[in-house]
Amino acid sequence: MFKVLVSDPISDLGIQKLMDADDVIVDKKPGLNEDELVAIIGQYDALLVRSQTRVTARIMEAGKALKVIGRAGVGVDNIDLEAATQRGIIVINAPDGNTITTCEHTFAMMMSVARHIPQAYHKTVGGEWDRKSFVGVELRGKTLGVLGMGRIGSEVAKRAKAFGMEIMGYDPFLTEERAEKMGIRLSSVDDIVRNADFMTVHTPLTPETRHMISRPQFEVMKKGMRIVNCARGGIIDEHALVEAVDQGIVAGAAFDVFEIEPPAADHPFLKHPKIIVTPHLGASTVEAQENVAIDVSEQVLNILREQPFMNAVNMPPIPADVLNKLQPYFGLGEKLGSFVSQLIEGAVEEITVSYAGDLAEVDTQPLTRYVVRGVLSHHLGKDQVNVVNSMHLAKERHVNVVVQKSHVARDFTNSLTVVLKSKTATRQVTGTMLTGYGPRIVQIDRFPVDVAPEGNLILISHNDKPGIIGNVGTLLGNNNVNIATMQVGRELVGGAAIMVLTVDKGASKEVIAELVKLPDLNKAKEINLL
Ligand SMILES: NC(=O)C1=CN([C@@H]2O[C@H](COP(=O)(O)OP(=O)(O)OC[C@H]3O[C@@H](n4cnc5c(N)ncnc54)[C@H](O)[C@@H]3O)[C@@H](O)[C@H]2O)C=CC1
Ligand SMILES: O=C(O)CCC(=O)C(=O)O
Repeated sequence: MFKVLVSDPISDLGIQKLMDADDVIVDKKPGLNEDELVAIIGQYDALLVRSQTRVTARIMEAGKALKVIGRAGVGVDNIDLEAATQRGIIVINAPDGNTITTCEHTFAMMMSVARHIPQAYHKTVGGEWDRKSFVGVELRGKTLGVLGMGRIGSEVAKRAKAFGMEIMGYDPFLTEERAEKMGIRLSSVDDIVRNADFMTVHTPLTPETRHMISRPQFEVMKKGMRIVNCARGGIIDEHALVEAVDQGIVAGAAFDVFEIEPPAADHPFLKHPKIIVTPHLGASTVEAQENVAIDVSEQVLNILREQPFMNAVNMPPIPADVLNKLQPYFGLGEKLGSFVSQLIEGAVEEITVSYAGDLAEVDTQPLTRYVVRGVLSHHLGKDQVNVVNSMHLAKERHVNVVVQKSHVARDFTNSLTVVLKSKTATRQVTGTMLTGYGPRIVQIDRFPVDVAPEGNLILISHNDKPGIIGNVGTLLGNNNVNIATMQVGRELVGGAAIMVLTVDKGASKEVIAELVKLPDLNKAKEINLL
């Protein structure tokens, strides 16, 4: 008999399948704290949560029989994925079940902010009949900027068209063809900020999306924009937003999510007349809660019964013989994917992974999944992409994955090359495991190098002229950026060259912009492989 603990309020209808199963006992105990969970988790094979329960490493450590954690929803930021993976606990989510509900909440918020519904309601029930203060705007004919064109963003764009809105969309995986098919204008963040009348964000919260809308964006923003966030707190800088509303740049904002939830009682959004809020209600409909609970219950049952399952967000077991051969390359593969995804410009359309030498002799599928994870996680977030779902996510985003093998490696006993293609560019990087040195990047595009794939790197392309290295060193030194290692690669003396620097701490955008102004320096890019 399997025992399943449900530790958050989850729809009864949704978990009916589990409750009806002859081989399962379900205990519903919502609201337990960490200590209480640690005390009882040892007797359970599965744990079902929504977003309230924080599933910590301590809880997993005590969950000796725990095989699966099911998250009835999308974001798994309340579960320590690393700890789950280390303990071989499968984490599954329900990525599709609340898409429409959250999209509809986005419209509820957009229309409320356009027509001042909450503010007008308050006055009316307070006995005031005030029709002058609440003149709104129509959605028809307005431009909506959508940042993040995944499941929810795409549904928002579809429905906004029915309101007669023009749609500008940005997503690192959105190609010109797909945008055209969807009838939206593929745009940059800057385009959207300068031109949209309404803007809504639908990205995960990643290091790249944190504060993607902040002071620099508000400074150039179209005056009178209305902004909605039903994704994750922190994508829009809350303090900068309040300033922008007070300065009249932003006409109104509607937030379902906060950087810290619940927000403190003195949070500036809570008393601002032009900012409306809901307490993370995006997924809170009867239908969505049933859908996500049904999806997650089905997968939990499959896992307990050792049947095929979907939507795992962490690592599945890999056969021991394959694991032994490939394990040393997993980290390298993921880093190479991440490295080249930070170089490419434009939406990635194809990932080619080429294995040469010894590596070509084994089943490299698990390793390819790591490479694809590295490529995708830079934009989708590390907690969303793992080796179970990386190939599926690539397919979903129309990114073609090609694998090539050659039993002969030119300069090394084995090597791994990752090539990314977008409409406008092709970039590649090759890595190997050097005996005694570990993982190394040995080629970037056509330039041979020898770089450890770790930490903060700066990649510079320049002309092979005397004095460049000194200029770069001086500029970084003056800005307190300490260079740990430096590698220069060139094809021909005096021709095009690249320089790869490992720096102790990341250089600011301003420092990178200063580097590009140096004579004979063509491009500089910061690459984060932490
Ligand atoms: N308020 C609520 O209750 C709910 C919130 N959510 C949140 O909504 C967000 C979107 O969810 P889904 O659409 O299901 O996820 P998704 O994974 O289908 O879509 C996210 C999209 O954001 C894109 N993206 C990543 N970095 C970007 C960047 N820098 N600029 C622009 N786009 C970028 C990705 O390429 C991806 O296409 C997630 O944060 C999720 O946790 C989801 C459900 C309910
Ligand atoms: O369970 C909830 O209500 C939170 C939903 C959410 O934010 C998500 O699925 O990412």
